[in-house]
Amino acid sequence: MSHVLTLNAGSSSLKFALFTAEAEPRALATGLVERIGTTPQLKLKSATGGVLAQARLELPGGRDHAGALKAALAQLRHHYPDARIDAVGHRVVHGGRNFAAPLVLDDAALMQLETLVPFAPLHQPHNIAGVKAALEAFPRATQVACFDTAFHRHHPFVNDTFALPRGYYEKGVRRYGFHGLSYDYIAGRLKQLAPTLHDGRCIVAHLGNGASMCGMVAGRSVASSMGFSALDGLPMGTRSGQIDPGVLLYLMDQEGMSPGAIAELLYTKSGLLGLSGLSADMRTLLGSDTPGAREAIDYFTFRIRREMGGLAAALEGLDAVIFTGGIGENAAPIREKVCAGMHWLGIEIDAAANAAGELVISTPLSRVHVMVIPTNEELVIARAASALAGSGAASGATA
Ligand SMILES: Nc1ncnc2c1ncn2[C@@H]1O[C@H](COP(=O)(O)OP(=O)(O)O)[C@@H](O)[C@H]1O
Ligand SMILES: CC(=O)OP(=O)(O)O
Ligand SMILES: [Mg+2]
Repeated sequence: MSHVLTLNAGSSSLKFALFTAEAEPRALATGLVERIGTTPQLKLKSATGGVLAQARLELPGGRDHAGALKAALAQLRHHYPDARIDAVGHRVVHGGRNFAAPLVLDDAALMQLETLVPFAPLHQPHNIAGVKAALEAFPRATQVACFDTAFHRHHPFVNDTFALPRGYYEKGVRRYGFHGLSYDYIAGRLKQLAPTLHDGRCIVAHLGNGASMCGMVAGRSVASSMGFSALDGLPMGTRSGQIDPGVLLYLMDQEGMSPGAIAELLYTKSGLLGLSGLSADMRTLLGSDTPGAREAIDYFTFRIRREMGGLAAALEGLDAVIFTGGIGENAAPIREKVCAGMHWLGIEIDAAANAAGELVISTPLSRVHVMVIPTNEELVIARAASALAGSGAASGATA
């Protein structure tokens, strides 16, 4: 039987999953290699959640992304010896101006992705490394790139531009928006669960390690809290979110910081970690009673409310709010704090339904429906890879 492998290569992690290759792919297994570069650790789970493998990777060469992929494939081969990988689907963070749909990767397309490295220097090189490692492991499989930016490529001009001289827009300095695979999944799921809401005006809050919000009309993105880079908008685990550009000028001028040092500050030392001085992990912050943890949570939830007001204005109204991502799906106190300040917008949540993480957490009288929908970026990638590989597209290779 034909299978699809999905890869989501982050800066220090590799998420992977094995699916059946069909119109609606079925997940067989999902896995994660964490702490690549330092002390890599692999975990593989079956679709029903059973742990199939968990190991520290000690192999020589196992410490980079290629080594991580080799270790992941060895585990898949062991547990699914008959899997035939005909397609590999990759999450690629940046598709630039032109890629608004999934793309079959050949040498020329890969070169185009390389030209986008300057737009996402901390994400794109790892995505490309994942593609190269997969090309080596599966030279005959169809390799498909699925872009985080693609879902947002149809924004109106006012949500696509900055107020800079026009030449910068032409050079690609635009508000791209990210987390599009997650938003695409949520839009599809909403269509199944609540078609009337899907056809209306919705705000989706993707709250994970990276966090952003998207305003949609009839399942299409109209505005995103993320802009040119994955730094803008909400504060995140270690990223600052929206910041006055004057602060960056000050840091360069007065503190002599280099672009590299500023990038490190904004991407890895800020956000929940920087504000709390404790942790980037929401579970740790919710379990702590330090003032830093409380203020970090206050800032996080305040910025979500501000963004919600802004997106509601961009949508000219609001029918539904959907929470997703690790925090959005699991952290009831965060959802409660966000919604508590939004009565004026017609949001009223049911405390018991919220605590239980039910699908609908708003009261029957709430004008705006509030829902919790688990995201599935991997499934969106698997669908695209499966469709583009087609029935007999590739001769296949055993896992
Ligand atoms: N039960 C929970 N309660 C509160 N926060 C949670 C819970 N489970 C996961 N999280 C938070 O979700 C975040 C990770 O989200 P996730 O979407 O998995 O991240 P990534 O962007 O790496 O995919 C972390 O801040 C983590 O603490
Ligand atoms: C684009 C982005 O922020 O991705 P992630 O949430 O995986 O870091
Ligand atoms: Mg994520």
